[in-house]
Amino acid sequence: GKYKIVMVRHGESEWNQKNQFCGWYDANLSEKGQEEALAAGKAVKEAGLEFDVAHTSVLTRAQVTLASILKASGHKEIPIQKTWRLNERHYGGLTGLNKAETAAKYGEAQVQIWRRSFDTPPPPMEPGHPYYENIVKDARYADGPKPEEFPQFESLKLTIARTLPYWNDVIIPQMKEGKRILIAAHGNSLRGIVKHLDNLSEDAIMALNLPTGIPFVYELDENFKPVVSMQFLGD
Ligand SMILES: CC(=O)Oc1ccccc1S(=O)(=O)Nc1cc2c(c(O)c1O)C(=O)c1ccccc1C2=O
Repeated sequence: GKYKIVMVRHGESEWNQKNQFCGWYDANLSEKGQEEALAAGKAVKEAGLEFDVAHTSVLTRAQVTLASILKASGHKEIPIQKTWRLNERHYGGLTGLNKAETAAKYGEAQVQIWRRSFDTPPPPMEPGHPYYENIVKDARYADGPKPEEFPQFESLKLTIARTLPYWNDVIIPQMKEGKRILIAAHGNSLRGIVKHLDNLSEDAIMALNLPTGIPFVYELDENFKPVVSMQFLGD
């Protein structure tokens, strides 16, 4: 196709490992996540992929995954654009809870409702939540979102709604300029891009769990419609 873009979900984080909702908490990659990032870099190198610019979230786990890929694939200094719009979904008051704590606090029935729904949000993260100050006061959000728009929770629908403007207003124009782009982001922000590109239903995108640390390629025609969808490297 006319355009080619590469995307990758960051490697496993220390909180993924403990089945804790991570969201906007800035967890690091686990050992396994670091190995996944290295493997992703090797796959990019073997595929001979080169990039002019990279995009990632303001969260360390995605930024470290990106840096590891760029290093392992022999990229010198290319511009890296960081944006909250590529952040993981904000899990609100569930942030930091694991499976047992979530079920204990809200009951299995509520968990099943949340798992299956596209626009039912989790409870908000309120002042007093263990991670409220840590997240809301973080200087990395100086460039947005504005304080009055800072999310306290997100449904998948809300996550997609704040990711797509970045795709349309920043990524598309750079592809039109001929830039070769790599995006290192999160399961739910990448779901927003994939849902948009492949015109997937709400149920289809909720059923899609992108693997961690395996880059995938889209080739798009002149109207940015996929001619190759989600081609994983190494397949
Ligand atoms: C694999 C795993 O242990 O997932 C966890 C992790 C933490 C809590 C609950 C679980 S679970 O086993 O109930 N599964 C599980 C649970 C959930 C979700 C999900 O995708 C999922 O797989 C959500 O997307 C989700 C989204 C918004 C609010 C709650 C949930 C939720 O409660």
